Amino acid sequence: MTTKDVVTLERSDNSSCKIHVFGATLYSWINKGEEMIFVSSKSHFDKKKAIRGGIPIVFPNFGPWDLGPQHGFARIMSWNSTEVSKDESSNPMAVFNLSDTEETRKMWNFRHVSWITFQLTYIVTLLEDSLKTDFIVKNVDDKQLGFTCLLHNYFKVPDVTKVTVSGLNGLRYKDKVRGGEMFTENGELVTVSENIDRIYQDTPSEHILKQVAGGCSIVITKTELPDTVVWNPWKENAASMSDFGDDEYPQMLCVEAGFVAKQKVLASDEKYMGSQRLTVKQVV
Ligand SMILES: O=P(O)(O)OC[C@H]1O[C@H](O)[C@H](O)[C@@H](O)[C@@H]1O
Repeated sequence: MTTKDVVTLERSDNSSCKIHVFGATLYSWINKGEEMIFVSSKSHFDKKKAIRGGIPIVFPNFGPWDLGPQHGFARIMSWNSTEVSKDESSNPMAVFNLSDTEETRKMWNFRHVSWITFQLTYIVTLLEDSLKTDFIVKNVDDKQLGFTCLLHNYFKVPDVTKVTVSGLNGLRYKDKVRGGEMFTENGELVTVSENIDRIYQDTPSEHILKQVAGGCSIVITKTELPDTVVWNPWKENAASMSDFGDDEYPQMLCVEAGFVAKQKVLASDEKYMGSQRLTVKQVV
């Protein structure tokens, strides 16, 4: 990894985040000295395979895809980055851009007659106790564009069995561990003690995760990202992944914010922005 590949945002309160231009993948967020984000010690940083951890960006397809690799191409393309700047409240921010290239055109064409022209912008802002990520898609084509997208958050946790996730009770979810069947959540808080891979639909704008890094809580606040995926591979699946340590699964939980249960469709010239904010609450 060279310094040119990494954009770093810093605050004076011992907080920082690092974003790799490969996939515009944020792979570290230290909040007041505490790393909040999980990255596997086995992750490749070779600009070939997606980074295993952090916040990979899933676009233009969540899951297996006929036209290209699982979870699309945004996480395996090198994005352009601009100089680190400040938002209106002087918080450090970084902007990344990705447009269609020869490579994306090979994978993503429109009814196999012409490629799709798009512009992606990703804005990362480091605030006090908080990290904001805005994902923007602009359809610069003359035909409509349909896609799914997701911010694939990997949270670092001391013990995944102690973590609770709020805001899912009563919601419908697709359970990928049980053949993709639909179920209704009946727990006030979701906890994890085995392989979990669920797509919760029409979730509220806020989830609270308790017992994450440093014993803190994280509040996920999201807009235009109506679905929430909860994933932990557990022992057997972890062992089958070459870029994930066999014993690392208790130290992570993915709670992902996305537009995945159905496609987002943009008319020509239309813009979409899906945003999330992660806020750390110290437990006193
Ligand atoms: O191994 P990856 O392609 O990075 O996917 C990792 C995981 O992403 C999501 O959470 C999906 O719901 C899972 O089914 C998938 O296993």
